[in-house]
Parts: sequence; structure tokens; C-alpha cells
Amino acid sequence: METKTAKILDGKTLAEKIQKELTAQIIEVQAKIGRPPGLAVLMVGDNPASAAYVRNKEKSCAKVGIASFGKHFPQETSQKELEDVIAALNQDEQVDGILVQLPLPEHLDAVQLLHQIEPDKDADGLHPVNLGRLVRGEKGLRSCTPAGVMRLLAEYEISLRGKQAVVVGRSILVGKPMALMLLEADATVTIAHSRSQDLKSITQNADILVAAAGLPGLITADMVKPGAVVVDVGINRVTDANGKSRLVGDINFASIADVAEYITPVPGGIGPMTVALLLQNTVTSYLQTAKESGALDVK
Ligand SMILES: Nc1nc2c(c(=O)[nH]1)N[C@@H](CN(C=O)c1ccc(C(=O)N[C@@H](CCC(=O)O)C(=O)O)cc1)CN2
Repeated sequence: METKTAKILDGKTLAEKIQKELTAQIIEVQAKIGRPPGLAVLMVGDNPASAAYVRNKEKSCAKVGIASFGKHFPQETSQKELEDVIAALNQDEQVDGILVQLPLPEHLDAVQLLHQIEPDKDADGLHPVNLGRLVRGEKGLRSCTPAGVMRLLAEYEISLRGKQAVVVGRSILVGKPMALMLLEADATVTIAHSRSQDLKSITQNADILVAAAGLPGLITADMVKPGAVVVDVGINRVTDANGKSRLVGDINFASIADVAEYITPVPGGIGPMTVALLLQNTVTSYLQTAKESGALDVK
């Protein structure tokens, strides 16, 4: 029997295209506004993966012309110190976007810190005001990873209206906003999670399956409907039998590629889209502030 191989949803290429568009947009308006967009990434402690992601964000900012106001704090930094830094960044006119790199050390209250960020500078789209705007279908800064998924599906003209979408994972960072964005696009949405019974019977119904559970290889080919669109949000570092470390997602890519119609790779899928949408959120805030101040008015 002939097996078909799924088409790749190429997040890396699309992220590069978005970055080029943002670069051109910034060049066009910067002289009128009198400054570049600015993003502050706050990182606490020495988690090596987080440090690599933050470096990547700062490199991407530099590439498109966004100024970085990153701050790296020692592991023992207090909640109050961080809240004071956020309060100052909220007032800083050079800064359009603020984010706290997650996860944080255990003594810190991430939710409380996110609450301190001015909603219109909330580059990660995780402030309750922005999540509330998403629930209500209002304009606002959207969470980067799910927004990246939606942008990638749109690029490949994958229609969501009336489709059965299943999101595996219920985090505030991905699962919950992802479900709301799919709902906003008129999909019929189910959220499954670690306590769901008979996960396979749920995922088998999915026309669009988003795996965001953080469990390597959780989704296998027998759990996927033939012809489905499978989006892998998982980014897990594992050590293989030869002791080599590599990055894998939440799906078994090789076997699912023979069943699905479209599939995202790891690396090169949703990871780069997350960073591209972060840059886009920062530029959106920058343009909004400029519009409100009249800096973009035609003279
Ligand atoms: N405040 C936030 N914290 C975290 C987020 C987030 O969106 N906001 N997401 C993740 C980490 N993350 C961004 O912060 C992130 C992870 C991975 C990638 C990425 O591009 N990965 C590459 C592979 C990189 C590698 O080789 O190691 C890929 O998938 O191609 C981007 C962003 C948790 N914390």
C-alpha cells in the first residue's frame, strides 16, 4: 500500500519572512517616531535553556531593529525587587514590551509578576487583561505561541471553520489561549489534558490536533485521524540511546508524517514562530503608542 507523507508547516521560513516585514516596517516609521521599538526581557536564575531562549530573543530583536533592555537577575532575587523593576519599565518611554522569561525560581510568584506588567506593554500576551480581551474577542496583545500557531495555519490557508480541533494541554502559556484562538476562528474545540480519560479516543476525532503537553512522544500515529493537521508545540530535550542530546516535540514525528496531511517539525516549527510573534507584539505596541501620541500623523 502506498503511504503519503505529510506536508511540512515550515515555521522557520515563515518566522524569517515575518522578521523581514517587521524590519521594513520599523525602518519606515522610526524617523517619524524618533526612536526604535524597545523590548525588556527579564530573566531570573541560571536555567540554561531559558538563558538560550533569552539570547535568541535578544539576537532576533537586534536583527529587526528592536532595542533590547534585557535584565538578568541572580537566582535569589526577591519578588519586590522584580516588581519594582517592572514598575520602572512600565513608565519607561523607550520600552514598548516587557516579558518575564518562564519558568521562574520556585520562591517567585509568576502570576503576581505578570499582573504588574502594564497590559499594553505585555509582549507575551499573558496579562489577565489581554487574556480577557481574547475571551471577549477584542483586540489586544495575543500570547505568542498560540498566535504563532494561528499565523502558521493561516499562511498555509488551512481552514478552521467548523473543524474539530483538539488541544492537548491546558497551560496559561499555550493550551488555554490556543483553545480560545481556535474557537475565535470558528473551530469546534476540545481541550484534553493529563487527567483526560482515553486520550486516544479524543485525539482521533481531531481535524486539527495541537500537542502542547510537554511530554516527549505523547502523541503516536494511532492517535491521529488520517488527513489531520498536526501541530507540535512541545520542545523537550532528550538523551538518545547513544547518549546524544536532541530536541523532540510531543508527537512521534516519523510515524505521524505517514498519517497526517500537514505536520510541524521540532525544531523549525512553532519555536521560531513564538519569537516572531513576540517581535510582532512589540512592534504593535510601539505603533500604538506612536499613533496615540500623534507621532505618525501626516503633516
Ligand atoms: N515568558 C515566556 N517564557 C517561555 C515561553 C514564552 O513564550 N514566554 N516559551 C518557552 C520558551 N521559548 C520562549 O521563551 C522558546 C522556546 C523555543 C524556541 C525555539 O525557537 N526553538 C527552536 C529550537 C531551539 C534549540 O535548538 O534549542 C525550534 O523549535 O526550532 C523559541 C522560544 C518557555 N518559556
